[in-house]
Amino acid sequence: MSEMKIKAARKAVEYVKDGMILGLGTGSTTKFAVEEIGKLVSNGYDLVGIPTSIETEKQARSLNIPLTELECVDRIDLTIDGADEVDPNFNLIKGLGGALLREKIVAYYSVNEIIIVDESKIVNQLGTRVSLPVEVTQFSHKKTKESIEKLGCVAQLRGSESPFITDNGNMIYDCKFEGISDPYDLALKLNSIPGVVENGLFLDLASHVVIGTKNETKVLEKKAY
Ligand SMILES: O=C(CO)[C@H](O)[C@H](O)COP(=O)(O)O
Repeated sequence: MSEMKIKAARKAVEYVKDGMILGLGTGSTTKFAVEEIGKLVSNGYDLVGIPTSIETEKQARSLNIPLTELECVDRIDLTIDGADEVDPNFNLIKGLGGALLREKIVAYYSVNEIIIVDESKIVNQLGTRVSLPVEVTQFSHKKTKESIEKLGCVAQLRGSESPFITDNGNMIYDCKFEGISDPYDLALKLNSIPGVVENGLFLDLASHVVIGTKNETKVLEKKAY
């Protein structure tokens, strides 16, 4: 499995050019990409990163990758990030690693968003392999859960002994739908519930998907319409 992740990460980093501002995603696959970006920096590339989590920030600092904040730049040239599900329209579920809010903000401001996955993440319909992570405020989260469940899922608070708290001080509900037939409609409905901060549906944000398989690394590029 690691081999497939490494292959996908290395292929994505081939898109990094000297002088770029890079969004640095979060997760076990992206970790390999950040490692490769660190090597480019050691080799003299002038790169600046914007991390999507405290975990990635720590890794980037340990590799001496120069960092900045989103407010300090006009655009992000390229973001490399992982995903939990990828559908045939390049729509995604993200957030099993808990960084969905910052990841979505960074993706929104990125000219290109390359998603790196192993083949197990490819699905025909979102919501069939994993639950959908939804970040909610701590305040009145049980009420928020009730409203989320009215949309047709079972919502489970993340964290076994104590709740998982995100880098933004919020909680996450993992919402099990039996497949998501209209992700656009669901994303709108979720984000209109007070207390929902963001949902893990990443719609029309990925420009490329790099899939590591046992035998090859496939690069899919979304065509502009
Ligand atoms: O969305 C994410 C974190 O919020 C991750 O990108 C996603 O969970 C994939 O992680 P991994 O590469 O470890 O499978």
